[in-house]
Amino acid sequence: MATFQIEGGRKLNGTLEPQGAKNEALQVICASLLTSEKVTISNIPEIRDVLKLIEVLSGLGVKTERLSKGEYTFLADELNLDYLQTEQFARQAISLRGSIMIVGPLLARFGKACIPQPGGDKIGRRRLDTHFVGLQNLGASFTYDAEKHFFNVTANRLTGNYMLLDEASVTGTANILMAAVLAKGRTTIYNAACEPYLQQLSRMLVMMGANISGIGSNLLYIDGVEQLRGCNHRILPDMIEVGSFIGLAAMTGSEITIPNAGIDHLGIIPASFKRLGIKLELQGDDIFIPAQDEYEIETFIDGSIMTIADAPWPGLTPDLLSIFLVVATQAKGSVLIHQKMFESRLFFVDKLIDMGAQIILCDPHRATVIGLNKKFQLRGTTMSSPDIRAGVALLIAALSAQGKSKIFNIEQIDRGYEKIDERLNQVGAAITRID
Ligand SMILES: CC(=O)N[C@H]1[C@@H](OP(=O)(O)OP(=O)(O)OC[C@H]2O[C@@H](n3ccc(=O)[nH]c3=O)[C@H](O)[C@@H]2O)O[C@H](CO)[C@@H](O)[C@@H]1O
Ligand SMILES: C=C(OP(=O)(O)O)C(=O)O
Repeated sequence: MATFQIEGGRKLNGTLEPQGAKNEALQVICASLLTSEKVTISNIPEIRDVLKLIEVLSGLGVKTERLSKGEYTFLADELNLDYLQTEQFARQAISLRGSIMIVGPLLARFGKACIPQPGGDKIGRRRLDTHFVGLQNLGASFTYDAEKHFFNVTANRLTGNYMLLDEASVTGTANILMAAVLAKGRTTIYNAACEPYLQQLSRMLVMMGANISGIGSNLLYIDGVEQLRGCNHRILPDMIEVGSFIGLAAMTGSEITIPNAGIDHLGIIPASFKRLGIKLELQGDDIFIPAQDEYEIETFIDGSIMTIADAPWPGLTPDLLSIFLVVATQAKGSVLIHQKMFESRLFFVDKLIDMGAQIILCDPHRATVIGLNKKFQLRGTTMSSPDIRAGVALLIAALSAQGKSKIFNIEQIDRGYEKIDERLNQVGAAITRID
């Protein structure tokens, strides 16, 4: 288990460029399975989850070439589907949530797919009903092997259909969409997730020859085609990393510029930070965060306590709530953080309370934060990273704290943030990685 040792209390200064988006990378790399032609993808973040997914594809026989940092080609002309029956596949696929998105493309192109219950963060129940009910709606037969925890789907030829998803699942929508592009006839997906990375996936599929309309909305129409061709695709900046850097700057009172932040694709993220009183200047596609000695949380118009809550896009992404929570601990004022989507994502607040933060965990979904207004610095401590975003929230807390901290299990952070220690050290942080 690798560890970060952090010397807290330093002000940072400089430029932090966001990496390519993890969750888009996982979708579009899976989409390369839909064609026998070469697909080139750039701005791929070289993080644990993405590299593991590339290993899964290589195991399946996809010819993968790294042209330069973050730029890869994928050629899925000859696949070995027997690999799906191997122990190695089960081990690899289980280690990340994103592997679930090989199912739609494999089913559409080869008529069968299987996947073990995928892993990812331990942040609550992560059901897959939306995925498999959607694929069944396209005519697939589905079985679940409860002993091996394996999901299996088969189909001769998928057929378009109307479906109303039971929830706007991000990876579920991606899977159904990737299956529908090669189905016979028209598929209509209502209550589709429509976050920017799904819009990117849709645009990539259109470039490959798919017929999709309604992109960016929750009502997608897909007219199936016989086959798809290769394409070139560039991944957007990672909005969760952009949000993490904004939180880091505010909490440590640092002056940070985030160049090429993909501002047009951030939705209500900047406005939500502004509601915590954090100053942001949007300069072209760059975000400038000035050094701030204090930031004051707004109240609602009627004077009641602010709530920051997640919701499906264009609502606030759940992946940033841990960052909002940690930043609020040093704000002036109080806020209710309401994590509606996941049920075990707020338990890391215990560690922040140990560090001196004033937080009441009301229930697994809600925490009230009473900001310290930078009157007291948090105290450094020893902790373990429970999931990718809580891990980064704890890293931000440690960087702002007085004294030394240790964070164990930083593999969780490495899942989604590329060389975060090296990049933060370049702007003045003091983080040592101990492998
Ligand atoms: C690899 C990947 O892309 N992972 C992202 C993806 O996961 P993933 O696609 O697994 O997440 P889903 O969108 O399926 O659902 C996330 C959670 O939200 C709940 N839910 C979902 C939709 C809804 O309308 N109501 C509702 O309550 C689900 O029951 C589940 O507990 O989307 C999540 C939600 O943005 C993000 O946290 C993950 O980082
Ligand atoms: C929950 C996340 O990831 P995953 O879905 O891959 O577990 C995340 O990126 O915050």
